[in-house]
Amino acid sequence: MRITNAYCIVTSPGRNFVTLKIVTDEGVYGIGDATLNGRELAVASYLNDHVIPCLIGRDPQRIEDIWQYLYKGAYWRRGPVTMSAIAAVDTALWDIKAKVAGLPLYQLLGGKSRDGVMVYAHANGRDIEEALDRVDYYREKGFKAIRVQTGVPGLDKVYGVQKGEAYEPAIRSAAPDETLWATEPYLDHAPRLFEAVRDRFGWDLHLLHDVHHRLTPIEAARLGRSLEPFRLFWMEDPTPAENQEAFRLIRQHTTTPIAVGEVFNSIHDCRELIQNQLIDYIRATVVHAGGITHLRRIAGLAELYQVRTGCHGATDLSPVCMGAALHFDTWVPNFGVQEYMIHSAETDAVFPHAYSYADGALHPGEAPGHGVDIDEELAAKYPYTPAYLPVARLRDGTMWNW
Ligand SMILES: O=C(O)[C@@H](O)[C@@H](O)[C@H](O)[C@H](O)CO
Ligand SMILES: [Mg+2]
Repeated sequence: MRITNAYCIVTSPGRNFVTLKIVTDEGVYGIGDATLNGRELAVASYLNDHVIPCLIGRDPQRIEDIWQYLYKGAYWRRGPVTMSAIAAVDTALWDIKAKVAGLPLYQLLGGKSRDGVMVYAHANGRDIEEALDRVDYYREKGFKAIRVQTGVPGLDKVYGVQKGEAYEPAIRSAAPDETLWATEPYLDHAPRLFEAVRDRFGWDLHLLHDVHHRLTPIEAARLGRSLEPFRLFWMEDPTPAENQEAFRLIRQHTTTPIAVGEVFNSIHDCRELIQNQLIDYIRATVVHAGGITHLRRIAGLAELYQVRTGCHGATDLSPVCMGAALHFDTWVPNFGVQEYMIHSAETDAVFPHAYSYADGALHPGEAPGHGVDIDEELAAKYPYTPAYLPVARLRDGTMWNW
């Protein structure tokens, strides 16, 4: 079996996505997600200019060898652009292998470890009342786990809050939107939010919260402690994680479980966090962490330390990534939860998929491969449009973490 053709499809059905398609001499093809929010064309160029020419003629069944070839062969290791490109190739190759076998991908990974993949929804509101309404909305839809975010008094726009059905932080424009951040009102407000959620909905729901890297370690420690009475499932990205040791400080002060990893792209980004048991959930996912092949390695390390998975699943991770992630989630022994930010109808139409939602869980479906396809004709109707995540500054103008 040989790879005869490979190409990137860049499309924008509501938001930008990059998809790699690998075609073989036997007519079987596979697809992989290569979307890196706000830096989409960098990955497309990395694939088109540097990876695809090296793939033509190779045996697509040699997934591990191709992974090692792209990782070691670039000489320049790791990094989001490289690892997203490798992930796209890896995902497409697993798709091909499973299609050749005539099996859903989870069967090749080791079969089902569970009947469904518990997912969490993202409920948000400009204030506590609005957020409570959204929690109720997702509860009615059967979600067992809900992440709750609100506006912060005195701040105009903050991460995670937007009017309307789906949350979509990337804004179509030539440069990022500028927003304002202040830590003190947030630290006061967050416990009030969770007190209100528990008062209204009781203790049956798993509640999550995304700090989105906006606190220093000691501030995160204070937040974790103030949220303890409301028994969160997790506090996400409490502080930037380039310095893994920083999490020790948070850990020393609070029993609120900690989740991190949506911006990680390799096992080395979380090795100390896992080995020192500084976190409870690792949130790396297929597209940004080197594909199924590398994510399996991260999960294997995490399993040794009782750290569970919680794959990132925002709207910028395409349905192709979601499909692959659901096969991984169905198999992985140390599964925790899967994020599920619902894609727009336009996105779903471009990416027909076998996965489905029922009663708080997603199911990958039984289609051979990862079960997600791309309608190229429809995709061509949505040309790429530059879009960026916002940036944040403190009140005095200092650049902060969004
Ligand atoms: O947990 C999450 O879903 C977030 O942190 C994302 O919305 C994140 O901001 C985006 O995926 C960035 O591309
Ligand atoms: Mg997050």
